[in-house]
Amino acid sequence: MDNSHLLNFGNVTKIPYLGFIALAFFLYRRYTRISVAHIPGPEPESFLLGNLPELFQSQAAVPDFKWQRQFGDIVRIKGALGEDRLFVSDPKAMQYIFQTAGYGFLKWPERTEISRVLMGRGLLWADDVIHKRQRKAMLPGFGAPESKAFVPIFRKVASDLTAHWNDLLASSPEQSAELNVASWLSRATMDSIGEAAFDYHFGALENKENEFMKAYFGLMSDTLGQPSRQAIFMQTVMPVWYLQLMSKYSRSRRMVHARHTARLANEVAQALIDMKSDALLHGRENKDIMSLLVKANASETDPASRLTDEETIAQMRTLLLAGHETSATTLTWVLLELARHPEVQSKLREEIRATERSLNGKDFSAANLDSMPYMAAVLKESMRFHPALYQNYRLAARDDILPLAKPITTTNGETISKVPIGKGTKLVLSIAAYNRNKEVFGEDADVYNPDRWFRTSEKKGPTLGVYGNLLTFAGGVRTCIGWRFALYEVQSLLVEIINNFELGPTKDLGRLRREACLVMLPTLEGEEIKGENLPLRVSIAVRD
Ligand code: HEM
Repeated sequence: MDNSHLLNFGNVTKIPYLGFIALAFFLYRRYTRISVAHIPGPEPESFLLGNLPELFQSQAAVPDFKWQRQFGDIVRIKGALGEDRLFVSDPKAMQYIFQTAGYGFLKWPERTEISRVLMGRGLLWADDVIHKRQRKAMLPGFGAPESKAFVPIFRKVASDLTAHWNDLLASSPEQSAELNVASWLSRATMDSIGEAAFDYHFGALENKENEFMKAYFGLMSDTLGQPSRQAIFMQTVMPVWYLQLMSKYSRSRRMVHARHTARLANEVAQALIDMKSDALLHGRENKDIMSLLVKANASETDPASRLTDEETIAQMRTLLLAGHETSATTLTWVLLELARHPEVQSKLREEIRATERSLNGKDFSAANLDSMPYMAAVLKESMRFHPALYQNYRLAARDDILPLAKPITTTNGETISKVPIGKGTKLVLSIAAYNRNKEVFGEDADVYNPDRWFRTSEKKGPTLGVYGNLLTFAGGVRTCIGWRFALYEVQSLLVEIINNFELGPTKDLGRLRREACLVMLPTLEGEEIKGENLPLRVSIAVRD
């Protein structure tokens, strides 16, 4: 094909006109869109970057609580180049976005690009009809019976962890040591997801130097933690194809780490899928999540509903990351609160030991885990206070109207209980701020107190999440698919740890950071690059 016409002088002179038309179109879209400029909000730090540096460079949820305190549950913040965005924690607006509107709010393209790089085109990347199809294919592995059936696997991993800690303490003075519990939990949940989701033994607890574990450890903080202003700007204003080019060719440390992990994960996922397809062919039934997926996919009669090979691999990578880092992080924050609140820790230990005595030597089953009210209260309170995923990012797929639980006064002095928004408006949904809403969780929502879950008088607000009316597992069509799996996994580990060990604070906790890298990871000031770190004093828990 002759492309010389593209270079001729006549076309070059047209470039300024094309640029002008593009700019005019951009401005037309910007200024004819329904405006949210009258919603009160913080001053932007600059026209170029708006409030984005504070949003993305602060520790997790710090701006969320500040803006919620200053402006309430719906706040106008500025994106790049003067763009208006909304920061939302209002319960009714959240209910509308997560549940009522279905796929009316899609993910930000620049954030789905991050998901694609880390996990491929799987559930966390997909939107709308593709998401619906993928989710249907994935669901068979995540029902209540399937999740309950994994409890023996989780308990085995928990007892492996205990054995490792017992060995370490046996050789420590006074049988007590300072351990980075975040690292141990990350390895334990990697082993759990390996066995339950893939019937595969990663051996992460046995061997920290395991190549796979080395690639995953610190992946989130290294690739997403503390982004530079330049990175924030480029990610916000550049088109997705540019971000795709960067993720493919950039030689930055972050991208090299992400690509290395992706390559390893692809290889392992492909090998596992081959094994599972072979097992299916030879009539061998496995109950792990991927075997259920491969089986359901093979028996899907409508080819348009099937997952492609690329999508199946992406689901495995999604489960690896979404299913391991979130559970580990959640449990890490639970242990921090127990170390800070010895009275809560003792009460929980009493409940666990009373349940254990009633089992006459048998191990905890799913039903036993479900039967401990104080355990449930500690988990709900910890997940309310420290949601592992503290924000979600959505954009309006059409012009829409957000209903509010609490009316607000606009900068024009008008009181409104509905906010019209234009198609394309970007929203930051603050799970962390919603979880501290005083109307829903009580006047003392800023205080860690598991006993709140035994109060009967509290107003609960609109029905939202799947667990305790929290948004920690998100909600609606994008509710965390692994929420039951996660609860049994976290409880299995928590029972074992608190039954056997006493946890206390260390002086390094003074340097603790909540690293904002999609997940809210604990790191230490000055050592962020080393990855997750929660140093706690671990001792043998005395038995009567
Ligand atoms: C306590 C631990 C966990 C928390 C706090 C958590 C939280 C969340 C949240 C907030 C979302 C919505 C994200 C979004 O839409 O951008 C999500 C989605 C997801 N989670 Fe979890 N998760 C946890 C554990 C797990 C586990 C153990 C698995 C798998 C075994 C898992 C797999 C997924 C998947 C595949 C999605 C995407 C669902 C979809 O878009 O349809 N998660 N999770």
